[in-house]
Amino acid sequence: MIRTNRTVKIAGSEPGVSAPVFDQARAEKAVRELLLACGEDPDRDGLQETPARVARAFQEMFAGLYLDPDSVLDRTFDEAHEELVLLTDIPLYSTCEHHLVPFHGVAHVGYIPNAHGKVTGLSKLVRLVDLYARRPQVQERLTSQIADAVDRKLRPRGVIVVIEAEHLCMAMRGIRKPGARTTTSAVRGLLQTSSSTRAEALDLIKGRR
Ligand SMILES: Nc1nc2c(ncn2[C@@H]2O[C@H](COP(=O)(O)OP(=O)(O)OP(=O)(O)O)[C@@H](O)[C@H]2O)c(=O)[nH]1
Ligand SMILES: [Zn+2]
Repeated sequence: MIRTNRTVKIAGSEPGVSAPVFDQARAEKAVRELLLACGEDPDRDGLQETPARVARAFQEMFAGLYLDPDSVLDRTFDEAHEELVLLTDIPLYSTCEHHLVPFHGVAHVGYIPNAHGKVTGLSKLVRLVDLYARRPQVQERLTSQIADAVDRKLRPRGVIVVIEAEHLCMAMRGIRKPGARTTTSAVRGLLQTSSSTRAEALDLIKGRR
């Protein structure tokens, strides 16, 4: 049986909801073991600090595992705006959960506030993208997790998330096709049910340059 890390309760979460804790010593040991498995000498000059560096890098790249996504959109304010709010070209770096190499690109996030005009700070949408990106991911899940969090917290009339990314697991290894881009989308509410509203949002995303 694989022993997992201990967990801690996320501040403000429901009883029983917990998040994993990063184990630096265990990660360092694993990186050292990987270097040995690759036939490298982890004790040679250039590699001595590598297990500690790689462990810290993974802690940063997976920082979203230790945060509560719902707390990101906790602060909302009322603004009488019932039309689309769209953020485009949010830079995105994530980690493919199959190969643990990066996929990177841009995210576009839009929502139509509800009749109460419940809106959030623009940077909070960027923080949400960042939080979910900093986990072992597949692009489809990343896209829908962002859409679902906006839907859950803002109760908007509609949500659209589009991600365009290049997967290094298809560029630097495997099929080796640098430049191939994957586009995923997730739509909720009015942006799912109304093709004209969705088309308007997609036009704004496509025509942004
Ligand atoms: N749908 C989806 N697939 C992904 C994503 N990231 C990586 N993959 C794919 O995951 C698949 C894993 O396939 P496997 O056959 O188990 O692994 P593999 O032998 O390393 O596959 P190759 O990459 O084809 O060499 C590959 O086809 C990857 O292109 C993602 O975000 N979404
Ligand atoms: Zn991959």
